[in-house]
Amino acid sequence: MSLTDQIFITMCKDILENGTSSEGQLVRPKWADGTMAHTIKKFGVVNRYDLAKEFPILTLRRTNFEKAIDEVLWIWQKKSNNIHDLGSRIWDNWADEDGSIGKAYGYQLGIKHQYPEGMFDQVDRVLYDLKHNPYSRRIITNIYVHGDLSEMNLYPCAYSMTFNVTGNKLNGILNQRSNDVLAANNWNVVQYAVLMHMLAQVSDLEVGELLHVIADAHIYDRHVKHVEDLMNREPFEAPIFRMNPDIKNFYDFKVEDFELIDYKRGKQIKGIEIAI
Ligand SMILES: Nc1nc(=O)c2c([nH]1)NC[C@@H]1CN(c3ccc(C(=O)N[C@@H](CCC(=O)O)C(=O)O)cc3)CN21
Ligand SMILES: O=c1ccn([C@H]2C[C@H](O)[C@@H](COP(=O)(O)O)O2)c(=O)[nH]1
Repeated sequence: MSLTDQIFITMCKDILENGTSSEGQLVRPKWADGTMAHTIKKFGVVNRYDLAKEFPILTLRRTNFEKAIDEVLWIWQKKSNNIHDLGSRIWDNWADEDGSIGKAYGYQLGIKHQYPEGMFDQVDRVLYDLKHNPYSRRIITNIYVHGDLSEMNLYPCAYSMTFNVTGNKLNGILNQRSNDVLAANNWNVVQYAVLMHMLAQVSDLEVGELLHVIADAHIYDRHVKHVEDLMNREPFEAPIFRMNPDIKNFYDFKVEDFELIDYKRGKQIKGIEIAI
């Protein structure tokens, strides 16, 4: 079985057996029918993926690799906050009539800031540092900007990356304040694993580890039965990840430049509801 499936099953078991339920508390998210969307959660989940060993995609069910990559490119490469630039409908519920999700995600990564070397946005600053000061301990992005929260339709969940080069390996820490384990845990891991592969390739580095630090890792009440189904499945070996080796400019990557060879996985679960 893949290490990623093991990590996922261990995390879900821990949440279901040792987690805390929000029943009886006032919670923000709702189901589409207006019912409060309660969760069972664990505080402080840390998962470690060695990207040099395995591409961390779940085999228990399919993670939509193409749509996940499309979203991470929307945020990190297009630096867009408009759903019209996104190839899926996953953000429709949080967009306004013009398609904007407010000053979140891509908007924040695209804002230019003054540094001693000149003006950079957060992504270009990372690219610059990985080339010019790879051993810096200051290579961090952060999109949880308090001054702009009032203009975000949903506060950023995966809000910060810390990059750290050790030898010739690029490691990263993804900080996430809140994670919907069924819908987006592996989705977010796949996205940031791909981002690490992209950044390593254009910076002449090898991929190392991705640490996923989650403050509130939760399973929604209407997802428990699906998670139990997944935990009882037989996982497969991880697929092989391939990326177009000719691309040396971060902004040239397209969804088609990434592929999975031999992605075996369990059957998809139909009709997963998303709390709004
Ligand atoms: N409650 C909640 N959970 C989330 O994961 C989430 C939000 N809200 N709000 C904003 C974004 C939108 N994200 C989403 C939304 C939907 C899917 C989703 O429908 N996933 C399907 C697969 C999609 C497909 O194959 O097309 C799934 O089966 O998990 C994934 C991420 C992540 N975020
Ligand atoms: O990339 C993402 C975006 C969103 N989520 C989930 C985590 C929560 O279930 C909701 C957001 O609700 P809050 O009340 O603002 O925490 O969206 C995710 O897992 N990954």
